[in-house]
Amino acid sequence: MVQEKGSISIHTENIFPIIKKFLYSDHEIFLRELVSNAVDATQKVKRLSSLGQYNKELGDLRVIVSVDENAKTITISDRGIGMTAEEIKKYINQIAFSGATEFMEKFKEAKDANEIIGRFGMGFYSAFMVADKVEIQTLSYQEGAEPARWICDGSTEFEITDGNRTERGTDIILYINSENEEFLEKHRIQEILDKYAKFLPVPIQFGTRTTSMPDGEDEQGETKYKQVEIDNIINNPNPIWTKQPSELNDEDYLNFYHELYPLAEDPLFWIHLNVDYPFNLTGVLYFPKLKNEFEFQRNKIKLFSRQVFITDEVKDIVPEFLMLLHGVIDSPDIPLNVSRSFLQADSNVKKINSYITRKVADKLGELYRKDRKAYEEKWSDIGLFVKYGAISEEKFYEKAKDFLLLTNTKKEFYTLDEYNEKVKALQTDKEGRVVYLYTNDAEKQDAFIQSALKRSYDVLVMDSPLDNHFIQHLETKLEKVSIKRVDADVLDRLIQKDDSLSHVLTEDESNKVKEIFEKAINNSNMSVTVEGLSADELPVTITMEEWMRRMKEMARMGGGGMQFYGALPDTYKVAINGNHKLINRILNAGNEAQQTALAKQAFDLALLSQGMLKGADLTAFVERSVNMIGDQDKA
Ligand SMILES: Nc1ncnc2c1ncn2[C@@H]1O[C@H](COP(=O)(O)OP(=O)(O)OP(=O)(O)O)[C@@H](O)[C@H]1O
Repeated sequence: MVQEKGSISIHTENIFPIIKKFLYSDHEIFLRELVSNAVDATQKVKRLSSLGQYNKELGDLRVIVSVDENAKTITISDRGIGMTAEEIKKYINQIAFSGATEFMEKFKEAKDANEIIGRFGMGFYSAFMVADKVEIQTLSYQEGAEPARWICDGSTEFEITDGNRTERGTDIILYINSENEEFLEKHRIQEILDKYAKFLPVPIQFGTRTTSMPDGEDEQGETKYKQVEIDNIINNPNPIWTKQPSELNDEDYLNFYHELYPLAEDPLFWIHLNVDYPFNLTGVLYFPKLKNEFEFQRNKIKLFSRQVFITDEVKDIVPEFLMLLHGVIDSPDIPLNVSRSFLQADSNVKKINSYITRKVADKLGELYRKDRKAYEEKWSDIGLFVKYGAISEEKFYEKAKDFLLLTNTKKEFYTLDEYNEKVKALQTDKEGRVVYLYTNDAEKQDAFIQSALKRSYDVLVMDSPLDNHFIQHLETKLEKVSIKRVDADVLDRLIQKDDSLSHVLTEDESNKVKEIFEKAINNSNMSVTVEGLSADELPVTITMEEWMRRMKEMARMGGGGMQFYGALPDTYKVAINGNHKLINRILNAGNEAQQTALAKQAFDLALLSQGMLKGADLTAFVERSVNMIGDQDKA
């Protein structure tokens, strides 16, 4: 008997075609919404029971999702609080659509279903994205409640009649329409449940699955197995982030990590987040082994809201540099269905942001203080992360500067303060600036490194893709410090202690040397100078000026506004050591041809030591060297 017919109270003709048409991209979230509602209803009855307001047996509280391929229905059943006919009218007919007018205005701007559905409190109605007809069979937990049935065919007309449910709870039955039959396939439903329901707090069952169980022993005494059908429970209702850190051990954290990322290597360490004031946030963030592939590791943090998976795009919720971390965060206080700019301005999101940053910095600081040796061993993995954080987040740098490590060619580790202390006596220039020398390629720059070490200077290793930016950042932060690549100039200029570097040549001789080399090199991008370097420095040194090189490197990495520098040709400085005895020999060589040949040879040697001598030039050099040795034999 039809008890009541009515019209869903919205002012608009028909909202469902709009839901179907505009929200097609995210159809699958109907299941997230309906299963979440079922879980909410279940949690509510549990709460009422624990408060003594419901005294009957709770029974088996699992939520059951089932598919009937013949009837073309999907049913979501729960044993939650259920609804009376009155409540259906209130919650389904009116409340859920209270935002409908606004919805009609806004749907045009919305980019995806997520944005609309949550914002307008229409989780239930997302069912109409995939179903032509939706039926509710429900029995309220309340004493003396009658079962009720609601049915709606996707128009604004609905019907409420007596229902047939005999147990407390609700069935939502979706009559799937022809365009959405993919959702009648079991693997598709399994996939959606795996995505959104994996950690819901109430067991979710979807059919059964086969598994093998031990079944006695065979004649050889080996364990036998048999195939059995067991309930297919989708979720782990008590994931570790819902527990207290004191209840958990390392293995629990590692197991959970592998549950999330089955193929990943063990993480380095993790942080358990747990706050309830001024916002509610729980979660576990893991530090993965990063190496240099950090670009590929993003989007590994999963965002949940009360254990319902929402998204793995947390870009606007966690600080950029923390995107390298893995794990989960769960917060009901993050507004989920708003635009990016709104999200970034949201005060909870800002607080969450700085909370996570602080926790991460504290954890790193603690690891550093507790066991510096172990921290140093992990530096190759965490260093990248710490540097990235230091560059991108001022607050993080403020904390990180105490545990940010620099490493040198001898593989020693220093904090910023320690390093300054270590080098300042020898490496302060005449302006009073402490010059830090670094290499980004110890093999290639070995000749320069060795000359620096010979003078008891220290050389840092800065060879990660991020180091260019990190160096710039350090220079702005550290007072009276310059950071220069060890091959950016001759040492006496990199750390210039006197005004003039004098050499033994007369002005005429010096000009002559310059002329010989210019002719031998014959390349307008190489500018030759004669310098007074110490006699044991190399006779010829080729360098690219620090600043220009950095600009070019940044242009290569795609730095904004740097393209101009990228387009310039590579220009080098060729420093001839006026105090080296080879230069004297060149000056005194018999004729011009010999002078040029010797100069060319010295220049090629310099190119060679920097890995710049290649192809035909290299072949010619080898040939010339062989001939020269032969000539010496003759002599
Ligand atoms: N399975 C259910 N059992 C009991 N009540 C339900 C069930 N599903 C929906 N309801 C009731 O209908 C209301 C409307 O549901 P709907 O999903 O549209 O919105 P919501 O859950 O309140 O908000 P949102 O989905 O946007 O978070 C719910 O608040 C709840 O009172």
